[in-house]
Amino acid sequence: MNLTELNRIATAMVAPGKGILAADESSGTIKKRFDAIGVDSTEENRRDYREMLFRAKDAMSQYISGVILYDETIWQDAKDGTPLIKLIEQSGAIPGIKVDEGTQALPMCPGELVTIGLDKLAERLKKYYERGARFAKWRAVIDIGSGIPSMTAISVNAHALARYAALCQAAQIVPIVEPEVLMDGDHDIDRCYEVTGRVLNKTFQELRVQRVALEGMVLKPNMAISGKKCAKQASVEEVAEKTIRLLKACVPAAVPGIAFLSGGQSDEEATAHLNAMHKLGPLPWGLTFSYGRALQAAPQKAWSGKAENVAAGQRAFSHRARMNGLAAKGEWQSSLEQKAA
Ligand SMILES: O=P(O)(O)OC[C@H]1O[C@](O)(COP(=O)(O)O)[C@@H](O)[C@@H]1O
Repeated sequence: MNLTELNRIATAMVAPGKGILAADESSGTIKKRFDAIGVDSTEENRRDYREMLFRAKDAMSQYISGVILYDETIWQDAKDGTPLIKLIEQSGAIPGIKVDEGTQALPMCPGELVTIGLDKLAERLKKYYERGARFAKWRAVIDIGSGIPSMTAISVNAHALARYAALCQAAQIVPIVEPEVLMDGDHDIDRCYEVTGRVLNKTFQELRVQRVALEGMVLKPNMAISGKKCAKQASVEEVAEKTIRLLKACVPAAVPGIAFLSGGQSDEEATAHLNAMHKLGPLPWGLTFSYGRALQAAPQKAWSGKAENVAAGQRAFSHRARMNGLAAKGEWQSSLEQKAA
């Protein structure tokens, strides 16, 4: 393992003013997104949609440091035969790959999930590296509810995250470690804070036990935030203050960067929260976005599966990428949010 090179890539993934485009929706998730805009989830439509994003030059070259791909996409070619991964490289962004294989019910723990995909992972990583992937992603899902999460669910998911991270580093690939505490439910921000703290502490304990080099990874956490159905929604300032307090308590400064998931926040909320956190600096790590929905909801709507809407879709994507790029430096203002298309 060349740790200097892993650290160089991890640092580039969280470069100031840039963040990660999470375009790695699994087949089930992208179908849901396409259903919402009335588009059939065919291989060709998925290709056309993602090609539209990767060819958005302004966004890709100025605000996007890396792109997380799904297995199908990393092997796909653009309409003109150029591999999609080449479009990403040509824009100056780093290609990455989702390597988990989704979740399964966790035995003896009703309602809880464990992420799978460790079998044959070493072989798969080798192929992805040869294809050009320089980082990977694995997402653990922790739900908050009555009596959950159990310590069992937190432990097995942390163990799997660390197993994955160690395999990545051995394959010269930077692992994005994503323990997502879901924002579904009516819990308040303090319960999210407490559960996320337990999850992060256990995750870093496992990473240490399994000898993962913290200098060669990126953390992708949720923010400390109110549950979607909580009657009392925390303000932007409270989310920023509690998230930074929590991360400072749980994430060692050796970690080069933290890139948040959006988790179902509205586009503008996700941007405003990141921006407010940067007002609380200086911070010991790079802090940016790795958004799926909060970067793509607007372009998906603008595109709606029609070739004549590609330019509008790219404008919508560029706008969100720019807003989040500014937020990643604490330079965003709500007045910059005019309609892109
Ligand atoms: O399709 P999956 O595996 O359920 O993943 C869902 C998405 O969750 C993410 O980890 C975060 O996305 P959001 O920002 O939309 O929450 C993405 O990288 C991924 O595409």
